[in-house]
Amino acid sequence: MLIEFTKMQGLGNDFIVIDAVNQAVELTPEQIRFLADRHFGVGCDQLLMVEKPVSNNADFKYRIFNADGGEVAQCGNGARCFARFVRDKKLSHKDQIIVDTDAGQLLLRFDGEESITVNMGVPRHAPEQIPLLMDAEALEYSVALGAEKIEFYAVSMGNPHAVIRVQDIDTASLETLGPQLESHKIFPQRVNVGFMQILSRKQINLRVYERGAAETLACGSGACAAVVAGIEQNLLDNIVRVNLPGGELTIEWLGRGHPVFMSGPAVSVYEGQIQL
Ligand SMILES: N[C@@H](CCC[C@H](N)C(=O)O)C(=O)O
Repeated sequence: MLIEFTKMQGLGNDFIVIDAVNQAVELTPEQIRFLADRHFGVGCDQLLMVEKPVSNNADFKYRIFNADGGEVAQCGNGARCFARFVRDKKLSHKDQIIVDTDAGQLLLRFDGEESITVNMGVPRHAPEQIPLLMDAEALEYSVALGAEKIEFYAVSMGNPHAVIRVQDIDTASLETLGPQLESHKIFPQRVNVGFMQILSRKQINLRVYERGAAETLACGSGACAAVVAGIEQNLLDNIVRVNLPGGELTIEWLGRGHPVFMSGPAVSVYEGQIQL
């Protein structure tokens, strides 16, 4: 099977995007792992599929696969790239696009040529919605990782996130704590782990160890989760600039019951074809 794809990136979080509306494509986890491999394949953090919608009011279905081949329900940077892709490929001329995902619908909006805003939906806090094996909802949970006791905030942005507050993201133990918490038994579907340094009420630094992809240069849903954590803990205002290793996002949240809005860029890098 010869597949046409576009290589894209949002703040260095990189994607292989495939038009599965005009190409018949069905990939196995093994094929996805091969495509995502940076040495033997194309290389990406996530592979995104553009499919026909399942709901009457939606324009497309948005499917997301991590580099480890697992399918997941949310990817914020990917959502902006998805919007750029369907516009560049002339699959849609709309300024606002509704996409079906396994976690509900997302609204993607062009703010001009440079920036795209995604309505990322309403964050979910109940442990069973994350899912997190804790008896009661809390603003901070704690867990022992080896000899260390870690405090973290947990939320679902359509995918599970844990957020750890640190003094300095450059010296945070992401390489050891990230994989340990990602696969800890209290997270039955594993978890994305964010390390957040609060700079002021309007600005944070963030690094994310992603489930199924290890550390990426940026994680859009992770940025939303970190800002939600900071607002809930009364440390951040409603509009926050998030500095990630690959660039900046703006996140806006008015509090419980409201959706989170994420704004940032999305870039096409090149077009390719690959034989599978
Ligand atoms: N990079 C993404 C998140 C991709 C999915 C995540 N690794 C998961 O397993 O939930 C983003 O920008 O949100």
